Amino acid sequence: MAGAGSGTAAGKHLSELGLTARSGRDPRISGLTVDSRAVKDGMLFAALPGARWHGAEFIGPALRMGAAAILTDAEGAKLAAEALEGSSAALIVAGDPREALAYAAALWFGAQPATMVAVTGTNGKTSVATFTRQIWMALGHAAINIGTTGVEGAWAAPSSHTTPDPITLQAMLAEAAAAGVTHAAMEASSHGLDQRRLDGVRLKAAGFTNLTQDHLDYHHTMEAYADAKAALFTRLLPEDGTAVVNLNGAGGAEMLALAEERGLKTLAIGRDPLADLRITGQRYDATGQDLRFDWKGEPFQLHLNLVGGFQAENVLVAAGLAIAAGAAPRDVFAVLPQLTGVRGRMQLAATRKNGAAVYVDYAHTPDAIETALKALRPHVMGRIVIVFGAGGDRDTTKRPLMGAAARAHADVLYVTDDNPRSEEPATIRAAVLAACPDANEVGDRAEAILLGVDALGPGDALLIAGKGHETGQTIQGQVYPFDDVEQASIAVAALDGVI
Ligand SMILES: CC(=O)N[C@H]1[C@@H](OP(=O)(O)OP(=O)(O)OC[C@H]2O[C@@H](n3ccc(=O)[nH]c3=O)[C@H](O)[C@@H]2O)O[C@H](CO)[C@@H](O)[C@@H]1O[C@H](C)C(=O)N[C@@H](C)C(=O)N[C@H](CCC(=O)O)C(=O)O
Ligand SMILES: Nc1ncnc2c1ncn2[C@@H]1O[C@H](COP(=O)(O)OP(=O)(O)OP(=O)(O)O)[C@@H](O)[C@H]1O
Ligand SMILES: N[C@H](CCC[C@H](N)C(=O)O)C(=O)O
Ligand SMILES: [Mg+2]
Repeated sequence: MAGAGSGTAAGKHLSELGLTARSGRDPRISGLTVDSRAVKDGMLFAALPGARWHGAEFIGPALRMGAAAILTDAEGAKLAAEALEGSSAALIVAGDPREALAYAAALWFGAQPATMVAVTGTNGKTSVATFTRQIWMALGHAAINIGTTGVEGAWAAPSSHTTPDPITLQAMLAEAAAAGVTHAAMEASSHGLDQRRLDGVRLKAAGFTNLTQDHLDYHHTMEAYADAKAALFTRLLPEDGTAVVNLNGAGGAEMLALAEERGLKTLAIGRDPLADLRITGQRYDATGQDLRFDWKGEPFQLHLNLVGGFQAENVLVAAGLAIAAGAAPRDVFAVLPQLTGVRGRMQLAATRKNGAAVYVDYAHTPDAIETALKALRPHVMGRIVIVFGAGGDRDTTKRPLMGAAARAHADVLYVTDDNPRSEEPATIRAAVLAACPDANEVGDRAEAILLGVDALGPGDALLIAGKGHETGQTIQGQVYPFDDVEQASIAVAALDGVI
């Protein structure tokens, strides 16, 4: 959603949105938008500096469409000086217009679910947000999770981003609150944090899973990527909020130290003896695992219907968030055995007649590939086959690292395509293959899956990595229907003669 004008017919004055115009004028505006093409009479147009251009380039068209106020930065005001000359629109020049917009959007829409938490980290955000929502629902609350898989739970809506832009996000939160939702767990992507998309959200607690390489196309350095993630604890979480940190995850100790430095309450998860929720044992079976942990020294043991050792960390971060947001620890632990896996995360998609299992997983970073393959090992007697690829128009430096992770932890490799987007697919595959030259190269993903399934003997397992819940393959701006889970079933049916 690029614009917002509905629901508040009378509009709001700039001053009610925390905005002050240079002229001191305080018009009543009819809505907010970041897209000049969505401007309607009386709206505020936020002209933001973007990756491709500065939104101020579009101030002229926005004024012609009837914008009553322009929010931008000093550079934007300079860029649009000519267009603004003689205009009666109010001009707000903010040091950080994205921050100003996030707070204005929160004030525009008003309501948010009373209990909100956010989770960041390279891998595991969707899993933790979904588990947190499941815990809350099992405890009888009207709860949602917001992220890569859209808005799910007591109220549902699609979403094009993991962390939606502030106007879309605040509109969602207000609608969910109006529908009776009291609890929300959201994913804080590094792009979202950097662009201040969730700055207007009132958080009770924030979670951290891990920090490993991804998105260097956007952040350029791991330091800048880490800083973007740290902002959830150093900027967004209020003073009385709780930081829930997975000490087992890379970067966890540093994140906990930052939270402690700020004097926040903390809840640590991990094998470390100092952890509040301390994992003391895990035993794997075909469909899940037994988990033993201590809560502030008191032992608990339960069964999780989730494959993969790392899922126990995600579950405990979710439990920590629920506790930090007010739930009684014993009540939370009692419902953990009810948790169900997130679609496309270590999902058992099909089983061959010979017993070999086919899993679909969303691993699309070097660490996730390593984690997912290592997690499968204790469940597999024979060889592990992997079908994977790297996305186009994304961090190019992660490609050989993904190849190396697959080579180190799988026995048979098929390198295929995963959303080449605007790039030449063969170039992406070559970058992956540079680190696993013995892998089979099969560009067509359906064919790669068929070959991967065909390679399975008794006791083997196949991991189809990278697309998880996705339902499309994006090639040159076109989205072609594609579903790994469906393709796995088709391949098994074709090879084993069952429909
Ligand atoms: C790099 C990035 O995050 N870009 C997002 C950003 O675009 P931008 O501000 O850079 O836009 P731009 O194209 O340079 O345009 C600048 C400004 O001019 C405006 N404009 C542009 C054209 C026009 O005619 N009129 C006009 O007003 C635009 O609305 C924009 O405000 O703001 C846009 C509007 O909110 C987003 O749609 C866009 O997401 C792009 C499509 C994207 O792919 N983002 C991905 C990388 C992303 O955010 N991913 C993360 C998570 C990934 C993960 O963790 O795995 C996510 O949270 O989803
Ligand atoms: N705690 C974890 N540690 C390491 N890897 C993990 C962890 N949790 C999940 N993964 C891996 O990352 C993949 C993606 O998981 P999930 O969707 O929960 O992460 P995400 O952070 O939401 O990803 P995205 O940034 O794309 O939204 C999983 O399919 C799994 O392979
Ligand atoms: N949120 C991630 C998803 C990547 C999923 C993978 N299938 C790919 O296309 O690289 C991104 O936009 O980088
Ligand atoms: Mg996600």
